[in-house]
Amino acid sequence: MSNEPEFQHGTPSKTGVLLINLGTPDAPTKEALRPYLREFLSNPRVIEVPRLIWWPILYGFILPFRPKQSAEKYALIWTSEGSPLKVHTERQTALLAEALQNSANPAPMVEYAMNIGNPSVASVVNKMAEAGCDRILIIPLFPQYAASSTAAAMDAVFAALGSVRNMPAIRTVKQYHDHSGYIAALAQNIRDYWEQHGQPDKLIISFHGVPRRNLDKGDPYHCFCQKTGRLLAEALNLGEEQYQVCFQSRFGRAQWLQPYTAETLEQLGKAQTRRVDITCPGFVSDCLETLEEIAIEGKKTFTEAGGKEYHYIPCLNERADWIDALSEITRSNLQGWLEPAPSQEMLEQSKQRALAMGAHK
Ligand SMILES: C=CC1=C(C)c2cc3[nH]c(cc4nc(cc5[nH]c(cc1n2)c(C)c5CCC(=O)O)C(CCC(=O)O)=C4C)c(C)c3C=C
Ligand SMILES: [Fe+2]
Ligand SMILES: [Fe+2]
Repeated sequence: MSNEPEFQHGTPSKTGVLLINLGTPDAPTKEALRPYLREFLSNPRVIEVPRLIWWPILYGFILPFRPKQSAEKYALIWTSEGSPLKVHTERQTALLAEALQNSANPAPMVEYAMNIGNPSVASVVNKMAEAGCDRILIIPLFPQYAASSTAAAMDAVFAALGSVRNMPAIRTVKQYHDHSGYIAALAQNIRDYWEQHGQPDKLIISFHGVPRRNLDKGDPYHCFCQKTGRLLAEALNLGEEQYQVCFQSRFGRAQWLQPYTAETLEQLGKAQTRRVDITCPGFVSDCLETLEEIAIEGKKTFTEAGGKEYHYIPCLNERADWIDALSEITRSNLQGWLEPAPSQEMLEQSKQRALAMGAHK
């Protein structure tokens, strides 16, 4: 790292909090989608197929076609401020910084980074190290741990630290799929929606899928999604017939976690289900996967199969109860790092002692 500050005796510790989300293209165009998809789908945490088999598929069949198809989908959900995922992540970061304002003196530096695209994890980790953060708490914005999302984000942090000489202490939050504040916020979001729009016959709780073989190889993601779904249903007092956990966004031809959301919606439509509501607790921000795949495509699938009414319930986004939960998760993982900073006098004394003992400055 080129601008790393020189070590100074008597410098108080500075704490940083880094939120990491998946990432999104810079624009809803095929030119912006190509490098985004190339970076995403080149990550062995995401695609576990041997490289010799995967490269011809990626470069021969996916990158020539998918950027255009995906760009058309992004264009449907793009806002005047940019990609919804980025807009919500930015706002959540500002709200968390505000919530932590009085937690310590100085208040922690709160930043966000994207694992794919901008701002990159490397650029933000370097910025925090340059600003003097010698302790950084990493919080992936994925409540349910998966190797393809959470571990990939952690890999990016440690890769970035490879070029930092005075490496900060790092703490990581692995998961918060069963955190009481997170579950309560999810439940209240749904109750608020039902108060305004009435209740459905069935609530679909849809999570992003991963290949089925990841579960067989020991990835706990499936179990964490099931637990979030069950806790959410319990908080809403739903009986087993009133909800279903499903998995969306299947990519490629391999078997993914089941039941698939699209197939379930089709079956419910064919069964003439009057009304289905759908919620996506694995995404804390609305994004392509919720606004296009679930809100737009899902509705088409359900109604074309014969279903009557379909409601998509938005993600937690900037809800105050979610920001409170995120702040609670942050504070409990910062324990011991939020102690009052030593006084100027104490710092000066420690510096003078170091100088008297022959320190370099
Ligand atoms: C919530 C956690 C996520 C997991 C787990 C996850 C796994 C996973 N994803 C793909 C392939 C794609 N995902 C894409 C978009 C996307 N994925 C997540 C989250 C998880 N993915 C989010 C939040 C988004 C949306 C980003 C946005 O800009 O709004 C895409 C790109 C879009 C597209 O072309 O369809 C792909 C591709 C795999 C293969 C995978 C696990 C192995
Ligand atoms: Fe994904
Ligand atoms: Fe399981």
